[in-house]
Formats: sequence, structure tokens, C-alpha cells
Amino acid sequence: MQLKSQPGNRGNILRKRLKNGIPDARDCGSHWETLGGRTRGQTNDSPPHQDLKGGKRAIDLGEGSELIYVPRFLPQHRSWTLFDYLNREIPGPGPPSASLAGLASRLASPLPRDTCYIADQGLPELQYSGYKPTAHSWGDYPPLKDILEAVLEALPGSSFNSLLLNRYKGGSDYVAWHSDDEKLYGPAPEIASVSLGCERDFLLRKKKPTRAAPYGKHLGRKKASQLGTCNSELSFHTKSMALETAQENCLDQHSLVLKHGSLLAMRGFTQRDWLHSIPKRAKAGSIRINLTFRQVQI
Ligand SMILES: O=C(O)CCC(=O)C(=O)O
Ligand SMILES: [Fe+2]
Repeated sequence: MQLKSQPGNRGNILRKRLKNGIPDARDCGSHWETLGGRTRGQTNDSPPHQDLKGGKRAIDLGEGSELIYVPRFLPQHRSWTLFDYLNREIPGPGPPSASLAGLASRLASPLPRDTCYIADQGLPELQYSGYKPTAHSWGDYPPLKDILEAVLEALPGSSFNSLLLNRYKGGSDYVAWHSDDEKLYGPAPEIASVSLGCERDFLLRKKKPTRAAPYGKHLGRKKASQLGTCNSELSFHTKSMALETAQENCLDQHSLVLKHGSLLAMRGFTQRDWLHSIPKRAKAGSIRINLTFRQVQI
């Protein structure tokens, strides 16, 4: 199954619609909007998908990369209970209006969102975006162990021994283009991501093969940002680079709205061949908590 090709005038449309140099996800590539378990606004160039049992959808990105999306993974009530628990219990400054101590902690954080790392004991240390999070134990947050079990039940055959939690306090918190291709996850890691609270756009775009790295050996998160081809979390992306990068990547870009209580798994070569991001969204006014389950290789 292959993606259909994109119309040739996308670059011009994109140029017109660029606001402040930042492209809108909906101007480029395909956009899937799932509402109540049904796909709305699916374009001809959406990647092929297959509806599986239990409301699961398998989305084929081609060349061995695949997504599994379960819009109603957790019942609404359970999702809100978990959201409230995590929003209260996880460390970090919390909502922007919180305390002075919170503000200080926010200023000290190198990332444009709050994060919390939970892992089995004895795993190799995680380091990403120049940041080395301290690992908490599952026992510190017992409801997360229950969610891990539910994820494993929804994704038979998968295994996860760690969790990176992200709290987006509003529309200006984001995660920049990256792939979770750190060596400690192995060559074809599966990442399972549970979303709670405010809906946000999840963007995917195919990595470009480079002369230095022939097809199949692409730039990872660190190298891409060093070379300026990818938006680093800690540095600015100039307008011209944003325009150039958006046009070049228009051919293979998709977006998905991640619903409250949904589960998204990235599988196969998705981390090797694709980048993903949660861009800033002025209209995303409330908090979103995201749990990404990962398997650190031992
Ligand atoms: O918040 C999300 O949905 C994605 C987070 C992510 O990509 C990450 O933590 O690596
Ligand atoms: Fe990621």
C-alpha cells in the first residue's frame, strides 16, 4: 500500500498562508481528524488505513512505518480522573498562574513543557535534547502502572519499561520536530502515547535522505538540529528555514488530532524515517498531559 502523490501547487498555497513564517499543518500533506471514532475530512492523499477490532485503526505510512490509533482507548471518566491525579501529583510548575516557586522552576526548565520520567529500576540513563531526567519509580505514581497494563492489553506483543510524561500547560507549550531514535531504544522502537485533556495536533513528516546519510540512515534528533534542518527544542528556527523546510517536506506530511483518552502507537521504522511534533497552537487554551511508553533495551 502506497501514499498517493500530492498536487504540485502546494508550495504556492503554503507560501500565501504562512503566518509569521510558521506553516499551518493543515496547509500541507494530509490531515486526519477523528471524531467519535470516525474519520472526518480525510483527503485522497491520506495514508491507507485499516479498521481493526476494538475501534483500533492501523495507518500505513509506507516502507515499514505504521501507526495504530485508538480514539477511545480510555473511558472519558477514567481519563479525567487520571488527568486530575497527574496534574496534581507530577512535579513541575503546573499552570502558569501557580506559585512563585513554580515560576522559578519553569524558568529553570530547558524544555518548553513540563516533563516527568518513570522507569524500571536499573535501566541505562536517558538523555535527550541535552537533558538528563531523574527516573522516578512506578511505585511513586501507582495509577500509571494500571495504565501501562491497559496499554499492553491494547497492544498485544508490545513491551514497555519506561514512561516519559509531558504536560503542555497551554498552546505555547510544544514539542519540536524530532524522532525518538535514541540508541537506548534500539533500531525500531515502538512508542505508545496516551493523551489526556486538551486536544492537540500531532504532526508527522518524512525525514529527508541526505548525501551524508544515504536512505535508511537518517538524521536523528541531535544531528538534525545541529545541521539546522530540523527545529531544535532549544534554539530558534528562522523564517526562511521554516519556509524552505515546510516546502521541502510538503510531500510527506500528515497530521492527526489527538483526542482526550486516545492511544497512538508509532511502530516499525517510524522513528528512523519520520519526525513528529506537537506544534504551538494559540487556540489550545488548556492543559494536555501526554504519556509516552517506551522500551529501553537492556
Ligand atoms: O505529546 C505528544 O503527543 C508527543 C510527545 C513526544 O513526542 C515525546 O515525548 O517524545
Ligand atoms: Fe516523541
